[in-house]
Amino acid sequence: MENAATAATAARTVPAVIVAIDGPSGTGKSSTSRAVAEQMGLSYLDTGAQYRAMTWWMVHNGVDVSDPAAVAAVVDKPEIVSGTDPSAPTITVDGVDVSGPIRTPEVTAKVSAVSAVPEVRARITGLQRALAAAAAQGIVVEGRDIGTTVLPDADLKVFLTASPEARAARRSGELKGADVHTTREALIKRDAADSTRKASPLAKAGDAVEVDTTELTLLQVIECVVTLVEEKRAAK
Ligand SMILES: Nc1ncnc2c1ncn2[C@@H]1O[C@H](COP(=O)(O)OP(=O)(O)O)[C@@H](O)[C@H]1O
Ligand SMILES: Nc1ccn([C@@H]2O[C@H](COP(=O)(O)OP(=O)(O)O)[C@@H](O)[C@H]2O)c(=O)n1
Repeated sequence: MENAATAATAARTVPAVIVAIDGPSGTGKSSTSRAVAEQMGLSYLDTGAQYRAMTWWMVHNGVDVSDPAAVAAVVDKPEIVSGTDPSAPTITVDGVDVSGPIRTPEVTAKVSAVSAVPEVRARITGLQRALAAAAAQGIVVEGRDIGTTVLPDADLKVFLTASPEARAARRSGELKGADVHTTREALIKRDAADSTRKASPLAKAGDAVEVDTTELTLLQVIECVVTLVEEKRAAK
């Protein structure tokens, strides 16, 4: 009992810290954010998974994702729930585990169109802010517009970059030998769509720390972000 009470007191004395990590695909956002959250006892939210879950639901229900009005009309229907434990993140739609289906090439090819619809962004941004507000110890939230729009008052903002070649090599490694050239072209196309949309595009916040991960190992990137979070915590 005494240990539990001491731990609870210690936990209460560490100020909650909100960390926003943005950047294009394959820069290391998910791996870095998860590891930093685990090491520092923070919650973790993969916002790309939420946009993918919305897209999966649209595809599953035969919604024409190239028609923004059709997408906007049904945006409130799916119940999207994210589990924020970094050691076992979860994502469900209407109670169904969609962690596998949201990673199919079909969903990946359609997610930029769905995430460009302002009504989709408004709904998902609301979910994200509620999860961040509920995280007692703080949270690492990763995506495309976290530092600019979702959590503009975050304690720390990091913008990860890497060359298209490095990003494509990492992604095709994951997709069990998918052709690097095709993966590179698909990444560049998605970056362009995400960066040029009107509603909350992929962008570096003015006060974000930019980290080019091209020549860094994942461990080096994690270490760098942990140090930045520790500095912010110490200054609180
Ligand atoms: N600095 C790095 N060096 C080498 N591989 C990396 C690095 N960062 C991430 N990876 C690997 O690249 C892949 C994509 O990383 P991920 O974290 O999913 O990126 P993102 O969330 O930005 O799309 C993963 O397989 C991951 O292990
Ligand atoms: N905050 C966010 C996060 C993702 N997204 C959208 O969701 C898509 C998938 O994000 P993701 O993080 O899963 O992508 P990957 O890095 O896994 O390739 C992106 O290409 C964006 O279209 C967004 O619009 N805003």
